[in-house]
Amino acid sequence: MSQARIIDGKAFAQRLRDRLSLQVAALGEAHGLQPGLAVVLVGENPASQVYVRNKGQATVASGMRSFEHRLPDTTDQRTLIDLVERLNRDPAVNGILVQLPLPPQIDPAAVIAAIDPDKDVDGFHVENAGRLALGLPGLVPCTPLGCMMLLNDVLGDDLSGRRALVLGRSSIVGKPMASLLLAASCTVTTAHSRTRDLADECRRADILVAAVGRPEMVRGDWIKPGATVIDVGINRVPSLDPLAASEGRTRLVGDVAFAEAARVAGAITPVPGGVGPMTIACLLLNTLTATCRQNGVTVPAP
Ligand SMILES: Nc1nc2c(c(=O)[nH]1)N[C@@H](CN(C=O)c1ccc(C(=O)N[C@@H](CCC(=O)O)C(=O)O)cc1)CN2
Ligand SMILES: [Mg+2]
Repeated sequence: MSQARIIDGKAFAQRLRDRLSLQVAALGEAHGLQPGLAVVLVGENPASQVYVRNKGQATVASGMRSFEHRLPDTTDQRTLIDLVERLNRDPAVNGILVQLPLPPQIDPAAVIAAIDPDKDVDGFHVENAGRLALGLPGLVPCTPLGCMMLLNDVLGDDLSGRRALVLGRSSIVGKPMASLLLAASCTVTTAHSRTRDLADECRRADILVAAVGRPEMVRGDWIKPGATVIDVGINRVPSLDPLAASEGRTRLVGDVAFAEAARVAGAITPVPGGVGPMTIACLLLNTLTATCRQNGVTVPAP
């Protein structure tokens, strides 16, 4: 039985970050500009703390300026929006990101709406979401952008006519992913918790993007032989070793049962080391893009 090509998102992301570092240096030399990214974290969610730290380190490593703002768990919405509005006005800040999830007293939609769309490097603002839906230039959410880059690397630039199934309809991944695949002339289906005959829908897909947040939900026999599988899920489940599990140790799995799927797929992203690292690399890409656009400088090709 053949084994799928494992898509090394970590290595791809590192190569992208290396290219971006060169482009950041060139932007400094040619135009005296240094991109700045502000990351705002509210509360002490352990996973969010890791992601925010990684984003700050990646930003500095690329030659950009990093501004970290950590606010207590009890922060109210007005205080957070005041900070966002200050960052909107700060000329040293080209990109603004508010780490999600936010504590329950804060409405994420209200906070995202307060971000200047030109600095919205997460691509979550309605203006950027609308631009993507209409096929207009804007800032594209980092995870779907990273998934598209991996797909183009595996399958080439022409995805036209391929059947793509996106499992999940979140505003952060599922919906923008479907828009990007449609813009690439795929035949796109969006499936979700209410979809009937989900396994059959998946079996028709040449490209399967799983973003439901349900550990190992997609089984090997749901996959069309030779399909390209992109697993966006990051789920912590108990360790396989019962003793370790009893001590609370966990392991990371995707939304796809990897070993089963890898026996059927043509190519597949692992978890960890697949889509996750692309999210941070694409955040840097968006920050460079935003800086160039804000200053009337041609955006370099990634
Ligand atoms: N404002 C935002 N909030 C959140 C986003 C986002 O894009 N913008 N996405 C996720 C979290 N996230 C970035 O913020 C993120 C998640 C995972 C990874 C990653 O590299 N994962 C690794 C494994 C990491 C681990 O061991 O836990 C991998 O998949 O290899 C990067 C970024 C929700 N919030
Ligand atoms: Mg504007």
